[in-house]
Amino acid sequence: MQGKLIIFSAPSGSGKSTIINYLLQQNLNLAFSISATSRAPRGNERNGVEYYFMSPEEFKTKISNNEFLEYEEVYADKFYGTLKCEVERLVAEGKNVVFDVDVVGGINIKKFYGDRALSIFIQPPSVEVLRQRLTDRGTDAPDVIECRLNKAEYELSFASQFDIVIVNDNLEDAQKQALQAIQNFTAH
Ligand SMILES: Nc1nc2c(ncn2[C@@H]2O[C@H](COP(=O)(O)OP(=O)(O)O)[C@@H](O)[C@H]2O)c(=O)[nH]1
Ligand SMILES: Nc1ncnc2c1ncn2[C@@H]1O[C@H](COP(=O)(O)OP(=O)(O)O)[C@@H](O)[C@H]1O
Repeated sequence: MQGKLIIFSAPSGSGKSTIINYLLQQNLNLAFSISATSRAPRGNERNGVEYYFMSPEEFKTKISNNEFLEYEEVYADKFYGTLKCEVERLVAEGKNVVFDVDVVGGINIKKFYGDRALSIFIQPPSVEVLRQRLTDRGTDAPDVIECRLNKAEYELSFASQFDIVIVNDNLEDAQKQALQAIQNFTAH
């Protein structure tokens, strides 16, 4: 069936993007909901691929115009949000839509769509492993990594509010679990 919503949330560095990229390559009729953000692009990120990048002012204008399904100030002055038109576009294409959102956004989208949505929490084996992965990823300055780790404990406390928790210790196992869960959910 199409028009289902699959939500992934987790502390930064838990492996959401890696798992989502794997799932997008499987034959699941999935499409990624590209969020809007006021953070700067990093590395090879391109506008309209990983995110719609915009200034904080532009973001706030869209908030006033009620263009967001949900949005959060995930880090100080760094806004992230799901545009209603983005979800509508993908559903109209007959896709199942995948979200990579923070824990509060994930819980809100699940509430909004109810049984049409599956919420998945990706849990790191430990905060120390998270620190190592963020350091090895090499995309963020040390102070940015500290800021993300400071938030991780708080985010981990939301895990039980998700439909499924997948511990991302061995990547292949985590990918298989996510694949299986989505196959089951979209089969009926
Ligand atoms: N609420 C909400 N959170 C989002 C959205 N898009 C991304 N995020 C979250 O913002 C956080 C930071 O994302 P990002 O800067 O790409 O860093 P990453 O977590 O290291 O990949 C992550 O928890 C994302 O899941 C969105 O549209 N809404
Ligand atoms: N199971 C795993 N074991 C080791 N490294 C992993 C695992 N899953 C992801 N990684 C690595 O950890 C880093 C963070 O993963 P990423 O998918 O960018 O996380 P997120 O999108 O949740 O911030 C990346 O460099 C990724 O290659």
